[in-house]
Amino acid sequence: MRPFVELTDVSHTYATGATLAVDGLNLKVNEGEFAAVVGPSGCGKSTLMKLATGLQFPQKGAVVVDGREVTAPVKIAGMAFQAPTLLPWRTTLENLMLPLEIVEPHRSRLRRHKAEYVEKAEALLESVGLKDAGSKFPWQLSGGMQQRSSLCRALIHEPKLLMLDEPFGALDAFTREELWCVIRDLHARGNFTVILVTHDLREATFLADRIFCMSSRPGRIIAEREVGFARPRDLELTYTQEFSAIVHDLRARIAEARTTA
Ligand SMILES: Nc1ncnc2c1ncn2[C@@H]1O[C@H](COP(=O)(O)OP(=O)(O)OP(=O)(O)O)[C@@H](O)[C@H]1O
Repeated sequence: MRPFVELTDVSHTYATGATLAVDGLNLKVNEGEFAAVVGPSGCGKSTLMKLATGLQFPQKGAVVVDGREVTAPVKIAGMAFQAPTLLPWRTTLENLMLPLEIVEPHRSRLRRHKAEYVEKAEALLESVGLKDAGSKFPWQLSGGMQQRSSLCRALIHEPKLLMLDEPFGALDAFTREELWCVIRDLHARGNFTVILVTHDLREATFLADRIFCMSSRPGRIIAEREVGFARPRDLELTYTQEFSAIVHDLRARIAEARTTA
């Protein structure tokens, strides 16, 4: 498997406050893999996401995505965040269409092939259990439904890389587990690499093939662990001893990272 996202000895300082956010950061995620990044609060997880998508550039080291050094915002990436950030004046379907209005080649094709794209958006909504939500406005949907829509919007332009920054953090535990299964199924059906930033160690263990633990700020990877559970994974897995053992191990590593700040 070839590396799809590779950060080599990366350091990044924000100009505001001269904050050294990450230092000596090395990370390699293979094509098609589901990777998770966990670590203490403020350790630079979101900074890692910004560096991997070309929203920030490191002062030192290299960031390579899909074989190319990142020197501009990465167009092959889709993103979803803790807040669903849907535009309230657009219907769900219109929100999904937004990336298509921006990202080429869809942008040039959209007007002439609108029906084809609408069909694709509706199929995507149906695949996440939102068959009739297309005509509704975001404020007519529950938090979980909004986050499902946000995932669909991140995937509508068929990105090769999906970046998820705490996408389920604001949801109740039950809805969150439902959404784990939604993203698990989207990843199984799709053809993309995922990097998920999360505070939830169970979430990381359930979803990921590989988990990276970061140190306290300035963040760097202090542990990397493969999660070998067979796929498709069922939520029952989360009640097994093997699963708990991984969660405990991750918790211990993060506790250690917090105390050795
Ligand atoms: N735009 C910015 N300008 C200045 N400093 C920033 C900026 N963004 C982040 N930082 C600082 O960089 C450090 C790392 O922040 P980052 O958001 O990457 O951490 P995080 O691990 O995602 O945090 P959390 O777990 O709390 O979400 C923090 O000290 C933060 O205050």
